[in-house]
Amino acid sequence: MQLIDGKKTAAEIKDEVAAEIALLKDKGGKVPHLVAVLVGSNGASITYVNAKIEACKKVGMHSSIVRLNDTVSEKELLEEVAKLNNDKDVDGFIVQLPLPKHISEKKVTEAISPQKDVDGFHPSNIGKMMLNLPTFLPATPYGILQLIERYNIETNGKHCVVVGRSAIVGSPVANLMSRNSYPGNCTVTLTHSRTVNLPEITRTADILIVALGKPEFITADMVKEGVVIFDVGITRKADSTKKSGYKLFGDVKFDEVAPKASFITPVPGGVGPMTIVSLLKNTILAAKGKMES
Ligand SMILES: Nc1nc(=O)c2c([nH]1)NC[C@@H]1CN(c3ccc(C(=O)N[C@@H](CCC(=O)O)C(=O)O)cc3)C=[N+]21
Repeated sequence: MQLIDGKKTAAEIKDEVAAEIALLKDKGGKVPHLVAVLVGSNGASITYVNAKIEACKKVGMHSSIVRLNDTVSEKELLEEVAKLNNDKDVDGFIVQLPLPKHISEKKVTEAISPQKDVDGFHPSNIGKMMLNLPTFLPATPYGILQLIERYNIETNGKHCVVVGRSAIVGSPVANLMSRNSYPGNCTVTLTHSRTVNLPEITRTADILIVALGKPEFITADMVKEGVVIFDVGITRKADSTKKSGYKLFGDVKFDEVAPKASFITPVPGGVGPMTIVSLLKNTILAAKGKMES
């Protein structure tokens, strides 16, 4: 079993991104600027947004946070989005999800200019992704692809089983793994809550990507020997023995499943840190104006 060290790979990619930004500066170019919009005070959201800003600082990228109270109206948030769309100094921005219930995530996502949508969540960017046209890939799927490449994991002709059909992970990663390129060329099965006999299907997976948000859902009897596993789930549970006050759980029951896997991502330190570097990479693309058409 080999551990896929997302934290280490993310650190390596951050060094590369830092070098690219230094080069941009040398050439007298503009330093990319990423803005994160954070609504309310969800603990996990604050952690993730802070991690994104920290990563920007580390690589020499400009960043800022727009913090809004969770009582903000949908109209006010849409006005903030319009402001960022029109701000020439801002290359890319994200609106951290989830949003409070009174705000439509769909409306907000659709209001973001596709050229600044470094999350890759806008319908036109998802459409481009489906057609294999240049666009911002959604950060988590992009992070998984980068891990596959850097660990030289064979994907051609493999059976990739995706568990979970969310718009930001399961659905796009299933599409990307079926692409006619590397990483890709997989036979993909996209499973979800209505799937009958899930363990029968997951047992046939050469590559298993789990993005459900159900802690320790995948058990040893659900996988075959030699499987490659990407565990996207990340659930916090209160734990008073931890300094942070919580312990993180993936969707995979790591201790019993890992011995059967050829490669596996841990939680934390697996896919999560890669999501953040994908965002940095997308912001550089945005700053270079690569997605203008
Ligand atoms: N507009 C938007 N874009 C997102 O990309 C987005 C989002 N909303 N909402 C929530 C999810 C989740 N997400 C994570 C990012 C980093 C870690 C990460 O760095 N995790 C660390 C642990 C961090 C901790 O201590 O909690 C790790 O896995 O090692 C995890 C999850 C981005 N998301």
